[in-house]
Amino acid sequence: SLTSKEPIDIFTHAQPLSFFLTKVHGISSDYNGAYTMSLRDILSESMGNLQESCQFNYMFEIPWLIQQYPTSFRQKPLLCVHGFQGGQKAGLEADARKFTNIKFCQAKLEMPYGTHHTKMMFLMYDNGLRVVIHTANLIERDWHQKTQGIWISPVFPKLKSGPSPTQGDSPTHFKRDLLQYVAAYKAYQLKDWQDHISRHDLSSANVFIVGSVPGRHMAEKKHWFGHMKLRKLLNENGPVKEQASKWPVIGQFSSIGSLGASKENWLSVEFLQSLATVKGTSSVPLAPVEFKLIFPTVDNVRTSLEGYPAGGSIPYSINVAKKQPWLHSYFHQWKSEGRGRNRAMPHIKTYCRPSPTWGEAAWFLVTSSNLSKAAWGALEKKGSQLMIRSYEIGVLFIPKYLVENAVFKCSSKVKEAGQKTFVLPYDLPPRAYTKSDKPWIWDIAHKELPDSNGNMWCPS
Ligand SMILES: O=C(O)c1c[nH]c2c(Br)cccc2c1=O
Repeated sequence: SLTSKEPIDIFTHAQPLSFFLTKVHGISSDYNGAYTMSLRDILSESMGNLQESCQFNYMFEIPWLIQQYPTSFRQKPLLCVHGFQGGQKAGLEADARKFTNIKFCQAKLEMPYGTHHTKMMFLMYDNGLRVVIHTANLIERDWHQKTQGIWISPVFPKLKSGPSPTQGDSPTHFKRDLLQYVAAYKAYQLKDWQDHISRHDLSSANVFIVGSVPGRHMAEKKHWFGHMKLRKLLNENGPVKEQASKWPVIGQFSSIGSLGASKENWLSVEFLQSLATVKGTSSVPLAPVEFKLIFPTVDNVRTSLEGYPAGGSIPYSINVAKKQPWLHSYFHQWKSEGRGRNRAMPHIKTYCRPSPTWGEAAWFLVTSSNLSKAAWGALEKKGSQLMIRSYEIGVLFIPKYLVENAVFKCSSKVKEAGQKTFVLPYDLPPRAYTKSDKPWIWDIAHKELPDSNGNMWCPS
C-alpha cells in the first residue's frame, strides 16, 4: 500500500504500468494520491537530480513552467520544442527573453493545418535519462482542473559502451522508435538529445511508441507512424482473433476533425480497421466491431469544475460538427466516478480494447492524438501512402510486456485497484448520450443555463 506522498513513492507504487493522471484541484484528496502526479511532482528532486531537460509541447507559459521546476533546477538548460511560426513564435521567444537557460526548436510544419501536438519531456539526471509522454500543455490551466494522462519511464542508465542506436533497446523497440521519431524533425537543436538517447540503456522500457510526423509516408514508412503504426503493432502483438475479435473498441478524445460525409470515408473503415486489428490479421474485422466514442456533452462541460470555460480546450467547431451528424450516434458521456473526475473535463486522449464484460482490456493507448485525420493520418493513392499533418506521440500498453496475463485486469475504481490492475481514467461501461444530450461544440453560445460558476457562454 502507499505510504508517503513523495512523488518517487507514488511513482514506485504505480510500477510497472507507470500510468498516471494529473492531480486535480477541488476534488477529494482520496483521488489525488495513488496514480496521480502534478508537474511539480514530475520535476521534483525526489525523482532525480536534474542536469538539463527538453520539453516538447503545443502551448507554453514560460514563467509558469519555470516555476514548476524546483528552485535549484530553474537555471538548468531547457530546450522547448514547439510548432509556432510568425507572431506566435516571436511571442514565445519574447516570454523567454529573461531566461538565458532556455533555447527553442521550431518543428517544421510543411503540411497545411498541421500542429505540433506532441507532449513529451526528456529529463537528464546525473544518474541517467527519464522520458515522460503525456497530454497536457505547459500552461497552468491544463494542470489545474482537467483529466490529463501521463506515462513516466524508469531512469535509463548510461551505456558503458559509447553511443549506439541499437544497443540498449527494449523488446518493444522503444529506443529505435524514439530515435526514429526525434530524427524526423531534422532539427540541429535536437542533435544533442539524439546523442543523449543513443548513449543510454532503454532496455527496461515496456511500452511501444505510437508517433505521428507530418508528411506523405510511403512503402515501409507507411507503418512507422499514425494509425498504420498502431495497425502494425496490433498485428504483431495484439490479442488473438479467437479472444478479442468480438470485443468493442473505445476512443476517447477532446477534439474532433473533419471525418467526411459518412463513417465509411475514414472512421469505420480505415481507422477502425487499425484499432480492431488482432494478431496475425489486419484485414477487415471479421465480425463488425462495436466502436464507442467518449466525448463530453454540453452538460458535462456546464457542470464541470471549470464550468463553460473548460470548453475552451475542447475545440470542436460547429462548422465541422454540422458536416458529420452521423458521428454523434457513436458518442458517450464523460464519466469518471472511479477516479473522482466526473467534473474534471478530459484533455487526455486514450484508445483501448476492453472486454464485453468491461473488466479486462487487450491493450490501452494514451496519446496526444485526437479523433482527426491530421493526427492519425489518412491513406492516399489506393492505400499506398499515409498522409499525416501533425506531430503527435503516445504509448501503447500491451499486457504480455507488463503483466503475466494475456489481458489487463482493468477498472477506474482506484480505491480497489490491485498492483497489476490497469487503472483507467474513466468508468466502464461507457454511458451513452441521453436523447437530450448534445456534444460540446465550442462556438455555440449558451445563454439559458448558467455553469457551475454561475456564468453563461458567449463565444464571439
Ligand atoms: O494540443 C492541444 O492540447 C490543443 C490543441 N489545440 C487547441 C485549440 Br485550437 C484550442 C484550445 C485548446 C487546444 C489544445 O489544448
